[in-house]
Amino acid sequence: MTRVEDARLAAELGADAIGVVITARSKRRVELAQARAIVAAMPPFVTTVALLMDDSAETVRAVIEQVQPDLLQFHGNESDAWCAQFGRPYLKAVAMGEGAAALPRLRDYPRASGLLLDGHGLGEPGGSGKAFDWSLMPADLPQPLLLAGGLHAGNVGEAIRVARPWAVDVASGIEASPGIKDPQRLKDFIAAVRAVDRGGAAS
Ligand SMILES: O=C(O)c1ccccc1N[C@@H]1O[C@H](COP(=O)(O)O)[C@@H](O)[C@H]1O
Repeated sequence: MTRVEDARLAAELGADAIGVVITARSKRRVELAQARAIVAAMPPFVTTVALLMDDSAETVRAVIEQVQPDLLQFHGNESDAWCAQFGRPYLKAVAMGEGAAALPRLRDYPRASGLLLDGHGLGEPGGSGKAFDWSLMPADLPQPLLLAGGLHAGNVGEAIRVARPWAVDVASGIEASPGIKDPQRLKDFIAAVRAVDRGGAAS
């Protein structure tokens, strides 16, 4: 999210979480003050996430202090120990672009609160709209697994049916342009997820 109004709409429609991108390696990057404004606008029980990618420990500390997100989400080559040093719950994104060869890396983050499997390649930033083979989603890991990469209203039901994730995460699939959410796409996406929750089309 780059705008308070988009984040509010997502919360009103029933999103469980919203994210702000801090890393400079993104076309969706927001300044810390704007990230704080978005996070502060969220009602209780909507989880706020700050996205980082190979940023400095100093930057992460500034995010914790100034943005005050509920969760950190790391997208780069950060190790489990590095992510855990801040004493905050964190999600680790794992690039699934290389397919099954990426699966061993999912075991490298025992301290992560959840793992986000994204469709991009190793070393590439996410938010690129690339999907991966959802059938690779493992069922034997201790943490919740989040599915990301190339999701949109037209495929998220099938993605959930195949991958059975704890949650789904979307960026470009609900946008009018990078960082600007399209209200109709957002509504359609959440409706498609809810249809699966109700045992609808994708069950
Ligand atoms: O969104 C970004 O710009 C971004 C930059 C660097 C790392 C990760 C990023 N986004 C994450 O990627 C997923 C999937 O994006 P998409 O739906 O395929 O466009 C997004 O939800 C973020 O978690």
